[in-house]
Amino acid sequence: MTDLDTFIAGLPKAELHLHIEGSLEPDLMFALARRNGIAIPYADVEAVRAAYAFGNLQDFLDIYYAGADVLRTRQDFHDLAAAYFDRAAADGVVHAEIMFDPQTHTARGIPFAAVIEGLLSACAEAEARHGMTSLLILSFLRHLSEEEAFATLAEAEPWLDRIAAVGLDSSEMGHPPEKFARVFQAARDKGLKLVAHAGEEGPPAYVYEALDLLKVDRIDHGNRALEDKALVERLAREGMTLTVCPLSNLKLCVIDAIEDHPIDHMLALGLKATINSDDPAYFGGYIADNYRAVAAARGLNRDQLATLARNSFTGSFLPEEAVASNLERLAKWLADNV
Ligand code: HPA
Ligand SMILES: [Zn+2]
Repeated sequence: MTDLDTFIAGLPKAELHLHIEGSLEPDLMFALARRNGIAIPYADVEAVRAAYAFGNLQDFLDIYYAGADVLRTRQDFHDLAAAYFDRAAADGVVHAEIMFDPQTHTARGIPFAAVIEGLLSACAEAEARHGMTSLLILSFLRHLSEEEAFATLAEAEPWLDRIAAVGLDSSEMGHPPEKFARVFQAARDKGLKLVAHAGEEGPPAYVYEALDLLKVDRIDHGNRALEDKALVERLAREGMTLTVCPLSNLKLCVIDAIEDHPIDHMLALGLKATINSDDPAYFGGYIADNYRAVAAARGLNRDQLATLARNSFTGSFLPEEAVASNLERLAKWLADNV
């Protein structure tokens, strides 16, 4: 029998909640700053890491948007994503659905084309190097206006056949899903899948809005849904995937201690929870670190870990046949490794 760490790293899994800008490691931040001739307000990598102490989501977002300033060229976006794919492959990820925030870049004068072409070339390379499949999710910044979200969707038009879904991220409180109902409807009319961050800091009402007004296919986070019994029952009944991010929850003070993480309660309540890394460079770990952290803190067994991996495939936006072949691959791997 393999030890639990080896089991977790080898377990075939999909990552469904990953912000590519949040995978910018401090050493790459320095390398890109040097390459692009940009001054950054940190003396060294240790100073960057020391700055990553967050009291809430907004503390993190301020530092995360500042860090993204070193990303300027198509090559930078390629290198960022290539580094993520290498790390993810080592963690047993066979499929990744990657969010990117175009507005963080276009607002600084970076062409949309540079962002997406750099990411797409890294996606193709990940398939060739690691046999890893991937999809892109264009995420709107919810602190910006509906009009700006519509402009971003229009800018994405030439690449819509290479974008799987739209998402909604950034400052949750005060920016309810309702604000984006029309742009989500427009994205749905274009055949895109829909996801939204809801119930990370925001109340259960925001989760209801994501379901009823945005008509999302997945909820990103969803922790605060647990405060509402009827909502939990509905999410379970509808088989709604929740993309849960344990180390993010800890770093952003959604929970006080990893021992308090509700992942096993979510499974026991029949919720289709998955484990993801969110912004791994900022939150202290990639996807296998997230699995390991809750496995240790909550005493998860191999069946629970396998369920989480299974949920990651059935909750993905892959075509049915690809979901089926990933489930088969997982079943075979489990037969050899339990
Ligand atoms: O966890 C998050 N929440 C909201 N917005 C984000 N943008 C990157 N990560 C996050
Ligand atoms: Zn997120």
